[in-house]
Amino acid sequence: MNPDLKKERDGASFDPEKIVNLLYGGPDRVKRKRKLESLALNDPDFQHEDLNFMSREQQYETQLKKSIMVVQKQEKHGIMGPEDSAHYVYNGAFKAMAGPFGLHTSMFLPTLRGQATDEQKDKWLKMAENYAIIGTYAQTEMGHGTFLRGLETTATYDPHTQEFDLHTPTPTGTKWWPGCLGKTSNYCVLMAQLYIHGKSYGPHPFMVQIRSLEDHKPLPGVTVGDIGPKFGYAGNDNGFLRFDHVRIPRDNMLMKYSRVEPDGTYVKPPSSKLAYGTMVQVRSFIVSEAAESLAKAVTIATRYSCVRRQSEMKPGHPEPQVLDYVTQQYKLFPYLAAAYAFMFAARAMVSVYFRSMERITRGDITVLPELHALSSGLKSLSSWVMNAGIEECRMACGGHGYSHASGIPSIYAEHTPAATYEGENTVLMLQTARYLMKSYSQSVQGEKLAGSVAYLAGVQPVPVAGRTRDVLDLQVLIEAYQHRAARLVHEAALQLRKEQQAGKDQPDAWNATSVDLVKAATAHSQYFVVKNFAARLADPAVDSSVRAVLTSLCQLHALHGVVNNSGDFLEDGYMTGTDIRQARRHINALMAKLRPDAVALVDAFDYPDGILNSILGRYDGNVYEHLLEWAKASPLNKTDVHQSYHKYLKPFLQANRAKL
Ligand SMILES: CCC/C=C/C(=O)SCCNC(=O)CCNC(=O)[C@H](O)C(C)(C)COP(=O)([O-])OP(=O)([O-])OC[C@H]1O[C@@H](n2cnc3c(N)ncnc32)[C@H](O)[C@@H]1OP(=O)([O-])[O-]
Ligand SMILES: Cc1cc2nc3c(=O)[nH]c(=O)nc-3n(C[C@H](O)[C@H](O)[C@H](O)COP(=O)(O)OP(=O)(O)OC[C@H]3O[C@@H](n4cnc5c(N)ncnc54)[C@H](O)[C@@H]3O)c2cc1C
Repeated sequence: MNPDLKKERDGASFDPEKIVNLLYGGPDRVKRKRKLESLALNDPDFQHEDLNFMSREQQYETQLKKSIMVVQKQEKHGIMGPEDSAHYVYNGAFKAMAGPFGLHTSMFLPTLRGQATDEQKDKWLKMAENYAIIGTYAQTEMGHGTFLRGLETTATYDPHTQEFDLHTPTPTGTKWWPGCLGKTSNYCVLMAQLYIHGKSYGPHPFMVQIRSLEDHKPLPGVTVGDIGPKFGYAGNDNGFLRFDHVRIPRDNMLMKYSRVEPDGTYVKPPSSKLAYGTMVQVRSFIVSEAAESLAKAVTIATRYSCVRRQSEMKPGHPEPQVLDYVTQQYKLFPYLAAAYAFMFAARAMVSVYFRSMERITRGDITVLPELHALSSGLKSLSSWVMNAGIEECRMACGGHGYSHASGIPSIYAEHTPAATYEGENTVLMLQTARYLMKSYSQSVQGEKLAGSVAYLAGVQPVPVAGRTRDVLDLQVLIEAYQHRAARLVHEAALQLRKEQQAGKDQPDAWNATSVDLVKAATAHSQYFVVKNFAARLADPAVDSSVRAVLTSLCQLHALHGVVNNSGDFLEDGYMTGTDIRQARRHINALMAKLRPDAVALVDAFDYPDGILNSILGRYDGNVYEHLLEWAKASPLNKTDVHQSYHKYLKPFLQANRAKL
């Protein structure tokens, strides 16, 4: 063990195991998590060359082979529920890298479970759950991802044959991006515009076979392939798909909510947005993905910052650990705090999701707008912060952060699209804003608001000038975030009205106000995260040493947000310049307080080395010797003299020498 890391661990004010238990739901679940992770990490079948050293084809093949073994081994070991699978498959076997069955489990199966009738489930679900067929979720097209209602692929009902005719009428209507589509899937859930007797009924889900179950060749009328190399996701065959008048039976429309009768009569769903249900589910879960990815990057950068020594702080003294530079703490600690904040927010989001789904399943769809607004806002906020945070962690590791040996580039490349997939972040924040505007106007009309928007009932009065407040007090901070969110919602609503009064129609007024609307929705989501973090600490079951250190983190998270967005808190005089100055001083004091606990706080995320996959973030801190070992394994180092020397460099050098 590197002595610096040992010293850090010995000096911590709390036992990280207590936080591990808090984060993962108690000792029994932690034991299970570790057992499943190590089962996957120590399985010789899952050992292979570093993916960074492989071509894209090799990565796809490796991940496909692993996906198949994972399915077989899950069955063998009796690993079933989503939590167990997350530990064994997602973190353990795949180290959170995308594999070619990813969309089958994350979207294809959930769509069958959520959108199919019982008869349809009997027909396909068992086959899909047993991997007799592999599917994906084919919605996005080359021309439209965001604007679902603009999808061009058509499903035209023919009452004579009781079939749908699937067709891609234009180049831009080509399905583009669906994961696992290019080479792996033989089925997909297709989102297509439903047409009956010439009338459009909007996007609906259809179950479509695209490849032969005999030889995997595309079925007649189907053109399908891989979209080519991407920023990351090398092991995933994101694909394209076109239909040339392909016919499927009427029963292949997923008809749990809307139906087409044999004669072409359309039966409306209770809400047309129920067809978007899988996206809401995945968005709710992305908050957790964002928190975990950020936590991994912060773990790597924090451990490395304790091992790394650089410069001379005091003349003649040993080089300090770079984490002793306060600027380094200012890069990392706010993201350490954010990772915790989003871990707790993710737990809250998942429980809101399951509670809401319970009611939706019982036929109560009144919870849908709140669920959609909350999941859209939290998905966007968490993935934005994750993106900024991972990049900050990379830079905080200096040059070595840029190497794949750090593990950070892969984390970034693999998770940065969370800001885009499942709904582009700005677009989703505007959906949250839409709900906020609606709720605000209901409140103005005297209706009582409930749930996450209850606070919009009125903007709190600005405190009298000169009032001093303790900005370290979490209740004071929660009230400040609440005030800011309510005010920004209120002002966006006024601005929207003003634009309309100035002669703009609603869509133009909305577009003109959209920067303010995104700001309001972001503030609303940040308020939720801060309030939820503080509420988690109020739980009397939390150990006092844990509460102490997490309270400092919660204060840091909230204060950092105040200082970073100081204009929002100052603009209407709610906070004063003195408050902000104090907030800055408190941040420095909190960082000094957290410094001795930094390593223990990242250890408490409980990522074993096999999952972090990082030389810089190794638990034992033995970075330098392993860096060299890792580099030696690079394919370019297989020979001392690369064959290209003989082909190109040698004649070039010889010719140049001959000229002299
Ligand atoms: C592992 C990674 C794999 C990745 C996979 C993918 O990316 S898969 C591909 C992922 N692709 C994407 O994520 C695509 C992103 N795009 C979309 O989801 C939609 O096109 C949209 C939401 C942007 C607009 O939809 P629109 O034009 O149909 O709607 P509108 O704006 O006209 O609003 C009308 C009303 O509907 C409401 N409402 C809307 N959605 C929902 C919902 N889910 N639930 C409940 N309600 C919802 C809305 O609030 C509004 O209510 P109001 O105010 O009237 O009471
Ligand atoms: C890695 C990855 C995996 C994916 N997997 C799948 C999959 O499995 N299945 C699938 O169907 N799709 C998948 N997608 C597609 C993904 O869902 C879409 O790319 C995403 O929904 C964004 O849509 P878009 O590409 O059309 O972006 P665009 O909407 O074209 O976004 C471009 C810009 O326009 C802005 N913009 C667009 N509309 C508005 C508006 N109304 N108001 C303000 N600004 C706006 C956006 O904010 C953005 O800045 C995947 C994408 C990626 C990157």
